[in-house]
Amino acid sequence: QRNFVPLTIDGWFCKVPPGPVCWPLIGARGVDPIYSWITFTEWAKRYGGIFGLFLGSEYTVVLSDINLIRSALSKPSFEGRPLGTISRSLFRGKGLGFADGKLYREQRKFAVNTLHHLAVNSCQSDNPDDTTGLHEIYAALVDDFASTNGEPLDPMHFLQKASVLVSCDLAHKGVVKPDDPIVEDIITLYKPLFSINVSTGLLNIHPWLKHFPPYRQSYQLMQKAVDHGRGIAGKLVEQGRTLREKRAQVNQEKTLFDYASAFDRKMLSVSEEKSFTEEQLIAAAAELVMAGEEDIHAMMYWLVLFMCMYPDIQERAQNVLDELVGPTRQPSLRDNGNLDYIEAIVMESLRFSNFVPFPLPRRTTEDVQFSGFRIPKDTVVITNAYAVHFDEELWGDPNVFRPERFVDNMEKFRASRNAIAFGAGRRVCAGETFAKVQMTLLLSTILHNFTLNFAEGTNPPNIRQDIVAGLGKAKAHTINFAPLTSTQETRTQSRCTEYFLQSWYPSRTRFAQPGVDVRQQISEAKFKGLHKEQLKIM
Ligand code: HEM
Repeated sequence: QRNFVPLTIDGWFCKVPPGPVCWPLIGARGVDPIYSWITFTEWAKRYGGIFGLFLGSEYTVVLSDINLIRSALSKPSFEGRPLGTISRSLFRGKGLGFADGKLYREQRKFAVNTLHHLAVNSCQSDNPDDTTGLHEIYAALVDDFASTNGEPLDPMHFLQKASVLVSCDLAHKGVVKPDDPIVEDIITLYKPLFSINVSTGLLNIHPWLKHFPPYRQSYQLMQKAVDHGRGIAGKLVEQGRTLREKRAQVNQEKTLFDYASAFDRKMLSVSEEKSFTEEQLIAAAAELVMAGEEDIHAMMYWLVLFMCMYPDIQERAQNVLDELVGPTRQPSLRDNGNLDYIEAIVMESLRFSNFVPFPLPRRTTEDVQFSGFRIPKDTVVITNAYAVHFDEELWGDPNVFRPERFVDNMEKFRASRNAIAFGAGRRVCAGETFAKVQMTLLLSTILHNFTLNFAEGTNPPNIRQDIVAGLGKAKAHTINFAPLTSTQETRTQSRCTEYFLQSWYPSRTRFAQPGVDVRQQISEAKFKGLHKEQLKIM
């Protein structure tokens, strides 16, 4: 609190950004404990696109203007992460998202290059024998939904499973299979962590609360989750190494390439960079799986809800898939880059759901002169993405769900500099490309096989109120996943059936007898303990 008096006085003379009256230790009063982004948006109207306040004893600057946000976040002096927060103490400065200084800079460069390469590279191969295993994961998702036989369900668990699998595929390729019990472990693991709001949550504003009940228990649970997650990552790293060795022994040509193996190679190379250690590998791998699992499934849930809320948009997306993919195959990595309308739905959903009201907070690493104000070293910097994503001047009709705003006249995807769900500038989300590719393909897979609608008696979400703390998560809903059938004009055959044939039985003509319930055949085969290979020769 040593800065409280001088900064308050500087505030009166407009040397630091203006802002609300603050009190020692407590900071600003009147911040909504759940919907703090709404309070900050109101205050931005009063004090401007940049204002300052104390949150607890932490001096904080809030940016709500897109030009100021883009300009600040691209400066090296804004690239730190806050020092005293819970997240920082939980992750102990290792990994990526909450690391700082030299370790962060070395790791960031490696992470961005590797993750981009992995996301783009995996898009170039679409061979069913390919070790990426992604086609198997999409197949398992359709399998899961189809197994409900059209009964309404809360899709959360299936989406979580798919998200864990795609994230493990990125970090530890080929190691975790859809029926691996570790999938369930990971799903339950990170729940406690994502119940906190890392920008304005009480525990982050007053980290000392972690020593007192009931916060002590939540803190301990979170610490346990991080440690357990790293324990799992350690095992998966080892299993990945064993798998690669085995493949090398049988001369399998394709090397498995994933984050962990790229990191291993980096550790072996002679390098000045000292942060490439086993401990950092495990921390980073655990974080990638955590980020992937949580972010992707939570966003997929919103995507499913929006498809139920806007059936016209759902139908347009299905028509696009009919045209691009057609009824005889499933969407796959080779379609990436052509699914412009689906990508637009993903981007509009990220905006409209207020999924990330505040991208992760930053910290100034030195005294900065910015937009006419002095911002002292170690100031916490929060960007109010909600204010930007619902700014009428930027979007015209921000309260309307309209994916078309992300496509141009030629129906091609059009990025917007006002969309900042992945953050911006120097620490923009390292998994952005991967996340977009995966969400686009997972949504395409679902829409290519099912029509979604709310189950009877289920109300659509109230976007502004139904958001649960932490990431902008949606509340649970019950949804019908109706398999697309031959009764629909453009579809000659049930896509579910197509899917099963394709994934379980590549030379599918042998099974494709009209009127035969292939799903039943396959479940019977599974019941009898037959494997895919045996099915092939049946
Ligand atoms: C819906 C999906 C996702 C959203 C909306 C999202 C959003 C974000 C945001 C807002 C940040 C902070 C950026 C900043 O400080 O400016 C971030 C950081 C990060 N994200 Fe994501 N993310 C998503 C998925 C993923 C996935 C799938 C991965 C990993 C595979 C990932 C890995 C990371 C990492 C490593 C950072 C830390 C970057 C750094 O501090 O340098 N994210 N993400």
